[in-house]
Amino acid sequence: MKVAVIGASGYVGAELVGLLLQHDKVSISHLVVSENSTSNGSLFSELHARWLGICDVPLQAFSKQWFEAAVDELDAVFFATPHEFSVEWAQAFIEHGVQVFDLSGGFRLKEPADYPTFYGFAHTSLRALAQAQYGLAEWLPENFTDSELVAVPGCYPTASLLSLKPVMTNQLQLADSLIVVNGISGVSGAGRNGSLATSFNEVSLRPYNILKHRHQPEISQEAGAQVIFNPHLAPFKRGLLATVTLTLNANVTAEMVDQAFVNAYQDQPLVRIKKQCPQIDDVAHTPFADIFWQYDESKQVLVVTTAIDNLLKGAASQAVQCLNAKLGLPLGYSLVGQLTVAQSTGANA
Ligand SMILES: NC(=O)C1=CN([C@@H]2O[C@H](COP(=O)(O)OP(=O)(O)OC[C@H]3O[C@@H](n4cnc5c(N)ncnc54)[C@H](OP(=O)(O)O)[C@@H]3O)[C@@H](O)[C@H]2O)C=CC1
Ligand SMILES: CC(=O)N[C@@H](CCC(=O)OP(=O)(O)O)C(=O)O
Repeated sequence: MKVAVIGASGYVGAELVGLLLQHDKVSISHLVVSENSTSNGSLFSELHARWLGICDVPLQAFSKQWFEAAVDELDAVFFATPHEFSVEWAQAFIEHGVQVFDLSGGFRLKEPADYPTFYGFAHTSLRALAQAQYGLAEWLPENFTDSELVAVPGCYPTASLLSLKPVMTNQLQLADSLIVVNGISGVSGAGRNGSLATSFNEVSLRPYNILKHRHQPEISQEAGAQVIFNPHLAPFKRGLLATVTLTLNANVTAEMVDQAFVNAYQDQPLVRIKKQCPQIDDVAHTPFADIFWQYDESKQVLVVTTAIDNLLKGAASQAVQCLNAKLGLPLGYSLVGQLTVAQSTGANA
């Protein structure tokens, strides 16, 4: 499969390139950056030094001319770009028979009217939006392989939904009761192009975008119930943890809760059921999600915590899982047993 990665100078794009280099069914044809990128012409390994001697390939600038010259040789394209770029270009690739994996939020919400509210722009690619399929890897829809456009889930939604799905699909939640999701992300969640708010000396653990974060409608949509989502930014580079609190139906026992989670994940190699609360250091630089739940049967309160690496399970390695599903390969193909090594790029601890 010949693929291009657009956004290869960014944090997610770099992780994705690293994973695709390890994937023996994939050949990377183009590493692409924005039209006016300061990285245009630089070697991938000059920007992301851990790939020195492994991927010394020049980055190319995206343009209409680049698109016309490259599109017919591609089987798939990965967008690790701003949402607006994905919205503008996905349909054009689809029309040339190129499978699109979009790691931005451009195609995750099914309701176009939510885009102005949560993303700040009106969606202009409604045909593509209508056919996009949500790629939460362990919960793919039966017809997943039909779509030419995969909306790879957001980082907070990935951790939140892995916690919520076993509960919601087994209808264990008390109808209309409050669901609260507290998420904490490291600073690489904000991307490579720094701002004062995400500079090292400025970041202290604090909530942000309360009641208006774009992942609130995404989590609610895929959980099938409205959630309150409280994101927090924390002073570490990588990793994300979501703790979900719900009230369950009066008849739900601890055994029923255990069964729901075990049934969902016992055969999923990239979701690890823990015997104690997960922690970010155990999943950073890995494609795993670590999950743990505690249920107080007397109060019917369930608390579920999931930890992931925001750039991997929250983005790049989940995109590879989606690619594997499309190719009919096991979800963990090329991922399990070949973990990325913490080294020298800016996002690495
Ligand atoms: N960081 C995270 O934890 C996660 C991020 N995501 C999503 O993945 C995407 C990338 O995020 P991240 O890697 O953090 O962001 P970065 O800012 O680190 O990287 C963005 C990349 O997109 C490129 N780019 C910017 N504008 C354009 C354009 N107009 N045309 C083509 N390429 C463009 C940039 O190129 P250059 O700067 O060289 O011009 C860069 O390579 C975003 O949509 C983000 O929401 C998803 C899940 C988790
Ligand atoms: C810490 C931080 O800023 N995180 C980002 C979320 C990560 C991201 O890029 O969002 P997607 O998963 O939707 O692509 C934010 O809150 O906007």
